[in-house]
Amino acid sequence: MAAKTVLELKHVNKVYPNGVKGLDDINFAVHEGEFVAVVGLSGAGKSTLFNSINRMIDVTDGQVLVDGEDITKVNGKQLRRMRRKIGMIFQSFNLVDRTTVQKNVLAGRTGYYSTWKTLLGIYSKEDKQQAVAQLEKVNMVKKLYRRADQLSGGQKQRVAIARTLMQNPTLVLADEPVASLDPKTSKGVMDDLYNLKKHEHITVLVNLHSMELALKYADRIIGLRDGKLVYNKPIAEANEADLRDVYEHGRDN
Ligand SMILES: Nc1ncnc2c1ncn2[C@@H]1O[C@H](COP(=O)(O)OP(=O)(O)OP(=O)(O)O)[C@@H](O)[C@H]1O
Repeated sequence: MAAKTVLELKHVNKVYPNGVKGLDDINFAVHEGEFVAVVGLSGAGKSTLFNSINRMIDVTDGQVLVDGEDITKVNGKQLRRMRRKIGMIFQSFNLVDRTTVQKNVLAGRTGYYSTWKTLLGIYSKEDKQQAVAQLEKVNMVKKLYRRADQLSGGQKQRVAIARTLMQNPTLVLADEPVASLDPKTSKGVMDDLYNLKKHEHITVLVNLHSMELALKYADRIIGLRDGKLVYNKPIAEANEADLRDVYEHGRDN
């Protein structure tokens, strides 16, 4: 049986108000449980792509189908419901520094609670148990009551992964997740991200600057250049000459 399509972009264009084409007729599909690396020079359109998928920005035209539903067409409650399916991991971790690991992880459930419960920090016993279970997966349960600002970069990113798991996502978008980490810590975080695919069967799209990491972890590599999709191949077919081409002749930023 063919794997389910979790994400599909059809003729997606994003033209910024200044006329720059952030995305230029992008078409591709990602299947359940795939680990896809998105590569390209600075300015190629990687962030624009990620921001279009979770609707942080509105595309100019085209369809962005998440689990078959077009996220560009929904608003309000429906958009919140769709966003719950999409976990986000950022280069800067986006934790609340002055609060505990436990509270940061529980914040992953925010999309499931009413605003007042979130504001008061009222979480169910089940969710507290869940938080511990997710932290176990990234080997961080010992730091449950530690303040986030006392953690190293790698530990922060692991907590961010646990927070994302609380959402029960089908798709995780990791936007340069290891760009501010040293090589050894990067490997640990990449292993944790890879485990989302391996053990949780979550589809992962990761924007990477390092071609070495892309080749090591990805099932498939997508390459962008000047807002265009110029590369889309399974890792077994990836060859150095094609990949080098992705990095050549980009627009000046
Ligand atoms: N808000 C904006 N207004 C105008 N142009 C923008 C805006 N955001 C991005 N761009 C332009 O769109 C193009 C794609 O940018 P984007 O940030 O998506 O690239 P990127 O591949 O993520 O780069 P980086 O690796 O440096 O983050 C670039 O030419 C950029 O200057």
